[in-house]
Amino acid sequence: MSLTTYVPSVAYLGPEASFSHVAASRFFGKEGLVPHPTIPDCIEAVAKGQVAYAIVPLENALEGSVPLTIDYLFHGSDLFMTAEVKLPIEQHLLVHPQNAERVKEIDSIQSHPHALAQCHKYFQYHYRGVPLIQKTSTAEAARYVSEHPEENIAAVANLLAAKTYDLHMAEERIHDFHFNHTRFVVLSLRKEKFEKIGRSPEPKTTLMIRLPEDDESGKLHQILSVFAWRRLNLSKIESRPLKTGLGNYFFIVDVMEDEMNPMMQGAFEELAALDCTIQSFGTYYVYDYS
Ligand SMILES: O=C(O)C(=O)C[C@]1(C(=O)O)C=C[C@@H](O)C=C1
Repeated sequence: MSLTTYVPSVAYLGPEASFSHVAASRFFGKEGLVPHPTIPDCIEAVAKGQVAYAIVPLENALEGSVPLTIDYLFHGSDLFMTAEVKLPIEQHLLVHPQNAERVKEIDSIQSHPHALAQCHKYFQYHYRGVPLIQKTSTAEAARYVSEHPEENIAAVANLLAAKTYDLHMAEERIHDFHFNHTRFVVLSLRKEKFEKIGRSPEPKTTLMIRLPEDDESGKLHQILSVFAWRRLNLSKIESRPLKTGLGNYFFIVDVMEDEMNPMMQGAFEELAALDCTIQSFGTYYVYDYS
């Protein structure tokens, strides 16, 4: 599928100027983007066919997986991943221009929980004890600050949010570690993948693997060897709670190969023979906007 032929409707975590919005416009262009208040709303919109795609954050380099995305995507959705968008993330401390001189006395700092967590050390050293308030997105925090000049509060958000909501840049680049990236995935009801453009690397396939109930010792080792002896390169393996009881997990596995490759098909058969349940979220390419 090519992006040059038509303009699809795409749900993203809004409002305007969130990181999800930046990721969506880098990948799809500025047309057809539809803001939604939460990540579950984005996933629901594509699942119900209200939009053609949703773009949602999946994993951050500093903070790990985005729990809301994992919960709604891996627990009962019938969606597929059609592309991955990798975006560098820079967080800034923003205040209303009327409060620019009172930055040292701010009463609270607001943002998306992942964004707040990315700046934890900065807060510890510069704003110890100042309450951290969670918002649904960084842009929602920026919008709130712009609409409440009477409150001496700050938002953590990106440069586009500073411009969009006319906020004062109190401090630039407050994220604790320099290498800060987030992986976003483009979700669709159909199994498809966006054409390889630019210097995009190999295909990637995301799998959800569940072990059999009578969990014998060495099972995880057996699973890994299914991929290892076929020389199928895993770029990620993560265990997540199945939410059926303490100690029950499933694995999210990213394999750097197309699922139609005969080696992958063989791996699926062998995993099934080991009584594992496998669900594929599809094969897609990674688009790196670093
Ligand atoms: O709040 C936003 O701007 C988002 O798009 C969400 C989100 C996230 O869920 O991790 C995306 C990228 C950054 O890591 C911080 C926040």
